[in-house]
Amino acid sequence: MEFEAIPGVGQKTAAALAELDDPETALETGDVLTIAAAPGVTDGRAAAIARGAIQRRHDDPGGFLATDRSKSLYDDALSLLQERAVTTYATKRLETLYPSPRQSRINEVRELVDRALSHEPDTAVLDALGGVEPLESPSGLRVRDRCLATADAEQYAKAKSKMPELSAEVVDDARDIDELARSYATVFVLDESFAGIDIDGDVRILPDALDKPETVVPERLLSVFATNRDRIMAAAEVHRLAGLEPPCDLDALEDGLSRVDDDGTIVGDDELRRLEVAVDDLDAAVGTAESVANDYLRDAIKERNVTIEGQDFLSLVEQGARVDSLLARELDEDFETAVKKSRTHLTESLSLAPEEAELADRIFDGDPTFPINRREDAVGRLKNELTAARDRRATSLKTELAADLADLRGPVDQLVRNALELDVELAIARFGRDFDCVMPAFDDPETGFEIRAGRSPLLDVEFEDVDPVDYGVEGVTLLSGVNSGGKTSLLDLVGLIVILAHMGLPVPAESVRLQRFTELHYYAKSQGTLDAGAFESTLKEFGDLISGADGRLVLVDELESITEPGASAKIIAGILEALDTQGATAVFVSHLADEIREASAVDVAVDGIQATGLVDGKLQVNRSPVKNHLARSTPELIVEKLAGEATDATFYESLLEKF
Ligand SMILES: Nc1ncnc2c1ncn2[C@@H]1O[C@H](COP(=O)(O)OP(=O)(O)OP(=O)(O)O)[C@@H](O)[C@H]1O
Repeated sequence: MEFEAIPGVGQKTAAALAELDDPETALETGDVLTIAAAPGVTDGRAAAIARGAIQRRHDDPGGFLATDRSKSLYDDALSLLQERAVTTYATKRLETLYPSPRQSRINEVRELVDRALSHEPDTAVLDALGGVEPLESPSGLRVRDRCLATADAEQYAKAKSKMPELSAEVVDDARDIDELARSYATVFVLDESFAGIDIDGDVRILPDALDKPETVVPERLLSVFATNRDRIMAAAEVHRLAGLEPPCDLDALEDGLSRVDDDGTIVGDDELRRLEVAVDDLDAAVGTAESVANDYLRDAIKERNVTIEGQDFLSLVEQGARVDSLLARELDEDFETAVKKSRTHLTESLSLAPEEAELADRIFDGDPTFPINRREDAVGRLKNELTAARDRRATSLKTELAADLADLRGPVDQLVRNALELDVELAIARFGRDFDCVMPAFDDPETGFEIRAGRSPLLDVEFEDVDPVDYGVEGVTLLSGVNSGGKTSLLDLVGLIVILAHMGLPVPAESVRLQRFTELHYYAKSQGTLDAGAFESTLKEFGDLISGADGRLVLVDELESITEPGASAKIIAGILEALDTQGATAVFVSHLADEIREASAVDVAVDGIQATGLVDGKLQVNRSPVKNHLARSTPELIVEKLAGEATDATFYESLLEKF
């Protein structure tokens, strides 16, 4: 894939993406976290890159959100979805959903939504999702009981980079290998030329060792499982609870995971455990065995009356002969029993196998003495033997387990990915449910929009208290209405629904049909009159708008406040005329509807949000605009109310006539 063809991807980012294992799939699936793993790519940038790749795939020119207010409304829509995601992955992945004018893109997301809406969001699944994260690659793994050996400089460099977990050694001849075999439990020789050498120890001639990490460093694979155990288990749990089809046998996976500890060591093997304990406890057990023998012998000596023949006594005194010789003669039997006791203690406390017990016997082996002392050389030999047996056992178990788990490596990736994608779908499903959403229908030919019972989730009132609003517009229209009648909120609702629909998502309404718009231009109400410079640039913005592409939706909130009312009405009328000619769909909220209509050369429609009355000083409002109806203003409504109530209504009636 030509990464630089993706909008927003330069040479440097393209090079960074190329370093990923499978950048094409990551870009295709909008896998933001994998993209963010490329060097120097932040999470925020990853979402933008994924969006760029999608745009390119759908030949989408971009720029649907044409104004700041359009963009902030999109941010609001995105937040509503992201608040419903459990994992960081889903939060980021949702950022790849954006409003597009392309039907193919909208359809692509609608397929995802179809799946999403079929899910029943369940709190147990959401809880389990809390433990799912993308798999982590363990780093800094070191294996110290094996090494790689080669006489070739190139192989040596390759060994260092391909198997950083093992130390690589340069050897000249068999003697060097022999030396390595003394320090390492296993030596993997990479050169065929050493085949046939006869060396004590575990030396294996394995020219393709660097391509067999599962044999040479099974720890590499095991550490992936060990490091990610919790997230893999959580993903498996998500599959069970949500009834997802798992990509592998979950019981076999859990069995494999239970055989390796968090730090990658093998658990659950009795023989390995026995050897580990024996190595660890050897020194202490020898000490205790010594005490057992000496305690016995001490007691035996104490209870004995030893008769020394005169000759012996003389030789003891004259020749300084050691008492040991006496011991040998007088206490031979007790000495033997003491040694036997120490040997039995050692063999039993360390659960030694017969051939190990033979080595252990040599620790207390020698002429009778008191106290009885261990033979350090024999302890050393037993220790070496036990350590080598432990390492051999561990390595063979690791290799065996790695072989079992190797087949699960791919499926485990899929397992975690499925769970993370489910989180994306559940966020959409929950959004759809929380706001009683419906899938919008796209119309062809272009006929504006028609919303039935739309309810904005962005209002400052609880969603249950939001009044449903019906509103449809085809062409260019003015929206009039009482103060605080809900005009701005209605523009927000229209904007939000249009954005969500173009993202491919469900919308908060009973039904919606709309045309596929090319861009959304939403201008928020300006804060007061603009100075000459700001006024000029605003006017220029509208100038550009008029000369732009077809099929746009333009929402403008009280543009009149940018300058004095008379001039505003003329300017708005001019803009409306141009938009009408362009065939745009537009809603302009204004309190100057009459004046604008008067200034306009074309027939501009006016809709109105009506107050239905005043109750206890509060306006009662029908939030759905009445089509082709100029709404009465609040002052008009109050004058009308007074005219109806006063006993002498002449004054109020004269005021009313002026409206
Ligand atoms: N559909 C609705 N359901 C419930 N409350 C609503 C709805 N629409 C608007 N409101 C309430 O009315 C308030 C005023 O709405 P909004 O600001 O949209 O009115 P407006 O007509 O634009 O006012 P102004 O003419 O003063 O600019 C909102 O803050 C909200 O509390």
